This record gives sequence, structure tokens and C-alpha cells, in this order.
Amino acid sequence: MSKVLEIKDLRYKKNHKVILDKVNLSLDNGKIVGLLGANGAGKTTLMRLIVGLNSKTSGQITVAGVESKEAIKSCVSTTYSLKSAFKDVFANSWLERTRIKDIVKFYQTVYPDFSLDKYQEMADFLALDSRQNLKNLSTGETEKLTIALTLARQVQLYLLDEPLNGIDIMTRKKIIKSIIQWKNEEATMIISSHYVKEIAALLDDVIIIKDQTIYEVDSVEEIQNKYHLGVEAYYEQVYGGGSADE
Ligand SMILES: Nc1ncnc2c1ncn2[C@@H]1O[C@H](COP(=O)(O)OP(=O)(O)OP(=O)(O)O)[C@@H](O)[C@H]1O
Repeated sequence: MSKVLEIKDLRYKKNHKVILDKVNLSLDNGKIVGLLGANGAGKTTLMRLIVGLNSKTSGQITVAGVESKEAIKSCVSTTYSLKSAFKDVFANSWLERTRIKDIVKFYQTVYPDFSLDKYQEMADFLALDSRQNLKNLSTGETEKLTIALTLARQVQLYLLDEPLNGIDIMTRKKIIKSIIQWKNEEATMIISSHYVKEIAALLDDVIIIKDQTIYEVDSVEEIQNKYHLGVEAYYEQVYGGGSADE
């Protein structure tokens, strides 16, 4: 099986503080991978480092065999692209008039790998109205739009950072269903989430971040075989028996 992501001896320091250190990771194609860790463990930082939004202090990151930031951007689809656009919605009065359909057009222009058909199927499933103005979207609608746009790109690696945050249970179920339904089989997807129990059934592999580094990378099957525990119970055990998320 070919590797979609290889990380060697990654270190990241910010303002003299070590955020991540000695991170080594190798992921196969075609997997759904849970990225778990307590608040502040470094999940978002790791995702931003992979896609080049943060600059590593040292180490090596290779995605689908390429290393340069530009090349990596073209084979990774992330939930950050739209989230940064949303921040601008409130800072930029022109963007206040932007509708969902304008953002979809923007994605089509910027990303040659964007599939309008795939987006449309997901938008219909998630009940997104293309005429809606971005500034009026609720948290859940914003998250649904983010997922549909991110998954509509045809790439080898998807990074979904907290796609279920602030979302009601019915919408969380819909988002999880769309992840299962619309992920390309050959692509790998990394999902960070505190809803461990809800995403557990989706996952092939699990990465746990603790103490500034990767504490464990294992398949769900190996966790079951080695520790006789489900993902959620094992994760809580790693964090000392209590819930890492509350
Ligand atoms: N600009 C910065 N300067 C200094 N420290 C930072 C900066 N950005 C993030 N950090 C620190 O890096 C650590 C990792 O943060 P990160 O956002 O990656 O964690 P996380 O696992 O995604 O957390 P959460 O689950 O709460 O979203 C935290 O201790 C955070 O305070």
C-alpha cells in the first residue's frame, strides 16, 4: 500500500514554547483516521503544519510523495480554506453580500479538482440552499457547507478539523453519513474531533496526541486486539482514566 503522508522528526516551536516534538507518522492511502487529543494537545497545529499554514521548526513532511508547500496544497483539501474566508466575511463588507453559490463558483475557479456534481449531491443531501447569504448561516449550516466544499475536491488527503463542533445530534449524524458516502476510496481522511464515540465507527486508524507528540498510532482493530478496548475507552485510558474532552 502506498503512503499518502509521511512525517519525520517534526518539531514545532512557537514563542519559545515547544508545541509538537519528535512527531513521526506514516499513513496509507484509503483510510479514515481519527486525530484525538485533549484541548491544546496540538491537533490543529499538526493539521496546519501538514498543509503548510504553519511553518515547521524542523523535520520533514511529505504528502503523496511531494514536499513543497505549493505541491502539497494541490493534493490536500482542508476545512481551513473556507473557515478563513468566513472570518473575512465579517471583516470585509464586499463579502457580506456573498452567497453560497458565489463561494461554490470561487472554489470551481480556484481548485481545478473541484467537482460541481459531487458538491451538488452533498449540498442536496445536507439541505444547503445556494441562495443563502454566508453571513446569515448558522453554525451547523456553516459546518455543512465547509464539509461539502472540502469533500467536493478530488484529492489524496482530506483534513477535517473538528467538523462536528457546535452541531446538533441530527446534523452530526448527517455529516458523518456524508463523510462515509462521499469519501473517495483511495483517499485518506484525517478527522480531529472530541466526539470520539460518534466518529469511532467511521475510523480505520487512530492517532493520539499527548505530551507534545504522537503517543500512539494504531488501527482500531489493533487497539481492540492489544487492549481489548474500543476507541473511546482506550483514549480515556491514555488520558489517565478521565475524559480528555470535558
Ligand atoms: N500562536 C501561538 N502562540 C503560542 N502558542 C500557541 C499558538 N497557537 C497555538 N498555541 C498553543 O499550541 C498548543 C496546541 O494548540 P492546538 O490548537 O493545536 O490544540 P488542539 O489539540 O487543536 O486543541 P483543541 O482541541 O482545544 O482545539 C496549545 O497549547 C496552544 O495554546
